Amino acid sequence: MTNTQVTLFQIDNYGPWTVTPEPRREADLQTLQSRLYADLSQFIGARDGYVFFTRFDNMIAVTNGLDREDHALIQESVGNRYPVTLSLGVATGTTPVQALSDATSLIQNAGSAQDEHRREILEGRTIDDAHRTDGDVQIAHFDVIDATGQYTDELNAFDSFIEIEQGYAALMRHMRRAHGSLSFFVGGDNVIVVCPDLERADYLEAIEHVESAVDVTMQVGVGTGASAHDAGYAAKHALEHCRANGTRVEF
Ligand SMILES: Nc1nc2c(ncn2[C@@H]2O[C@H](COP(=O)(O)OP(=O)(O)OP(=O)(O)O)[C@@H](O)[C@H]2O)c(=O)[nH]1
Repeated sequence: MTNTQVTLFQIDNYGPWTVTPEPRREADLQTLQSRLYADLSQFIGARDGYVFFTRFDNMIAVTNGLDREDHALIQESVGNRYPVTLSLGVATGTTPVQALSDATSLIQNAGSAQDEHRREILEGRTIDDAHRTDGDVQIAHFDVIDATGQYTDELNAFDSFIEIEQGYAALMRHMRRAHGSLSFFVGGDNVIVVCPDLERADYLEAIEHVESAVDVTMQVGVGTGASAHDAGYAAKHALEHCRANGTRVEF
């Protein structure tokens, strides 16, 4: 059974900061957000985790393999280098949604996202090394079949983007409702989904659902491992098998 460790990163009191003492230049906010995401991705990725930008003011990570000290170090380093601070909640669960819900509650219980007195919360538990297994994380890497021929080389860049986003929206809702999974758009035509133990039939059904809902055709490679990197890397290889074999789902 999977045992996904999920960390929620929430920028403390960010809304008020963006307009104090006056609204800040949008390009500066975009630069701050993308640099913060890049920093988290480098730190977490070097420890075999994945972080997703999500809404930027709230970023979600799969952190199997990172302990409490790792979390404290990211938090301290961001606090030293950015004009904003981060609160962190970390929890584990057999479904990613359950783990994220628990991680979120830890932060919510400590105060509002816009409470100036709630700063640098670090709450929750991580999985001991002794309890980690190769089945802890399941990752499904979806992509749109022939996005280049169907969209990129045919439509203007914005209309292509709308098609891809429609596929993402249909997939994320289905995977959330039917399977307690968390889906993240990661660029191009790619969506990475953090899943519990799912089977081939579940993935086929998801692909069929997206196709009938929004007429976007996807394929998926699935991997499991002790960390997000291990699972995600296996998923990428499986996706290459889909491309080579013309199949929709490969493990
Ligand atoms: N984040 C991420 N993006 C990728 C990855 N592979 C491809 N992409 C993005 O997806 C875009 C489309 O590439 P492909 O998916 O290979 O192209 P395609 O035309 O859909 O071809 P097939 O997937 O073989 O059907 C690229 O321009 C990249 O932006 C990946 O592993 N991770």
